[in-house]
Amino acid sequence: MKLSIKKYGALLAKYMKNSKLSLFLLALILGGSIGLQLVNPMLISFFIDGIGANKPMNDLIKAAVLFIIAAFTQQLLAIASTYLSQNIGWRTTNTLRRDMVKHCLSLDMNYFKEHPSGELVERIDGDVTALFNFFSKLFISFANNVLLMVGIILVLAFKSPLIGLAFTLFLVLAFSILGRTQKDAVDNFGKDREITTKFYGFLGEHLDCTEEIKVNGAGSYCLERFMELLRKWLPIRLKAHLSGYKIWITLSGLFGMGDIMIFALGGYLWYKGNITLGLVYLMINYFQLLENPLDQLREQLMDIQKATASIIRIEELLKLTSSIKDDGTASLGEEEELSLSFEEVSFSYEKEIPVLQNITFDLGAGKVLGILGHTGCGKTTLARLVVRFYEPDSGNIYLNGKKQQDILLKDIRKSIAYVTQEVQLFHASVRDNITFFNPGIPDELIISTICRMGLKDWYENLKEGLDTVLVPGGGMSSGEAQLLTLVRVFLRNPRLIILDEASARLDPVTERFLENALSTLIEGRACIIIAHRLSTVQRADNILILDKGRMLEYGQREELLKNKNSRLNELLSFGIEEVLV
Ligand SMILES: Nc1ncnc2c1ncn2[C@@H]1O[C@H](COP(=O)(O)OP(=O)(O)OP(=O)(O)O)[C@@H](O)[C@H]1O
Repeated sequence: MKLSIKKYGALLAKYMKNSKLSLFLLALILGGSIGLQLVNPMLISFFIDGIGANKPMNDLIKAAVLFIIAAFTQQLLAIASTYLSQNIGWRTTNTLRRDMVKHCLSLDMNYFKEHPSGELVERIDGDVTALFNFFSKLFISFANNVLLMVGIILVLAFKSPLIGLAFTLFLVLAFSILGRTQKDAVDNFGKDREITTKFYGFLGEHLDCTEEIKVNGAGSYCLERFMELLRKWLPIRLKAHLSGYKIWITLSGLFGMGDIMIFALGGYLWYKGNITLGLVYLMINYFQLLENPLDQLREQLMDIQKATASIIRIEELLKLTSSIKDDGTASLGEEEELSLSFEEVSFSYEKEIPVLQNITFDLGAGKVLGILGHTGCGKTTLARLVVRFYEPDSGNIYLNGKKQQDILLKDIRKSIAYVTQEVQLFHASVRDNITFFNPGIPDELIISTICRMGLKDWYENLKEGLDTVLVPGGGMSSGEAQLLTLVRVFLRNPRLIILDEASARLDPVTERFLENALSTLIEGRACIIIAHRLSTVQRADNILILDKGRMLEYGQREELLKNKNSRLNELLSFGIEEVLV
């Protein structure tokens, strides 16, 4: 798994362009910190040799004071570098997270069908988090650690070439041994990330279906699959962590051996009178100082490999494009009414399995089209085509006479409201649930719309009014939730409404509220209602009956009612709710 330096550079340049000053400061601070790490032991070495050589007290006190100042400054630099690197890391990864969420939202529905929500969370958060170190200070700190090592060797080689050579040999040996141990760890951590993604995919999918799982008593089966996944995960995780542990043991072993070497060499050279006691101290101190950058470099190499895997996955995701091209330029205007036409439209989700075939109809501005048909005949699919979640395989869809592909996608989505049967509530206040977090809608308008849509009693019982927090999947009856979606739509003020009527039977009072709300809502707007109720069919101007994706009957409702042999009359005589629900 490799990436070119150019790719790393491009990513860093893109996401760090707003952090140039912070990066520059961080590089300075880390450089300063390296200098101090090298200087401090030299001061102590000077102090030790100074005592031995009976240097004036003044010089020794100066060295001691300098040591204290340097140590204090080092702590301040450590705080500043932590602050800066955290800041850079969070800012850049948050920008990347935002870009990924934005990109995912632009993808077509097929993508969401194929990727469970948990997997997306892991992609957007897990992979991006793995890049935190990469962005925060990886390359600067990497360069600094190399510099620190080179600095140590140069200072020692200057004082004694033999000691410089011994340190260099030790580092070469350490890197080659660690490199081998590391490879194992990277492979094992890669496998661990893969199964982690799978686990979160599983979790997200099953949490979404908690109600169905409980109702159908499938809890134990799901738990068994959950345990199976955990059982697979355990050895992989253990292996990954053991290989991390192996690196730690190797490193400790290397430094244990190194310590022996340094003590022996230092003792021998001092005994022979080749070096001073201060230099022996410097050797020992520098050797201990090496452990940190060596360990950090090892970790950083591993971080680069982990980051590489994440960058590749992120790139793959960002490369995906929506099959729905948003390159239209025509506008739908702000005020015009909206009309819709289907012209010989055919569509299939999967090749060779047609879902809609040759659908043709017109929906004039301000008119209501009722769509009827058995389950699975393609009603929802037709609605999805209107809002351009999918593209027809053949035929054309027109809005106000303009081809759908030529119109700006944002205009389509703004002008059309699609109310599905499933009411989704956010864990948020009533206000946010209604406005979709748009702070520009005044409370008075929200409250008056709530009352207008028949939810006055419900609203008056809310303890904290619009600030009351709703919980997804609870706190509202299905009738109330449906009315709430109508409030949402009314406030959006769309020009075409598609309403997939809930097939669940509502009590007569709620049904009457819903009827009234609907009348208010659709007044003056074009409307497609996937009808499940007789009362809805009665308000339609035109009726389209689908059967296995084909048009079984289409025409003006009144004309169809006059025709005794029409399919509509047949449906009505059986009772539409009985036939379609
Ligand atoms: N995302 C999808 N991918 C593949 N096939 C799909 C998808 N959505 C629906 N289908 C299939 O397309 C056909 C039409 O489904 P659609 O949901 O449009 O029917 P419907 O008339 O709305 O049904 P219902 O009244 O039950 O909601 C069905 O055979 C269904 O299995």
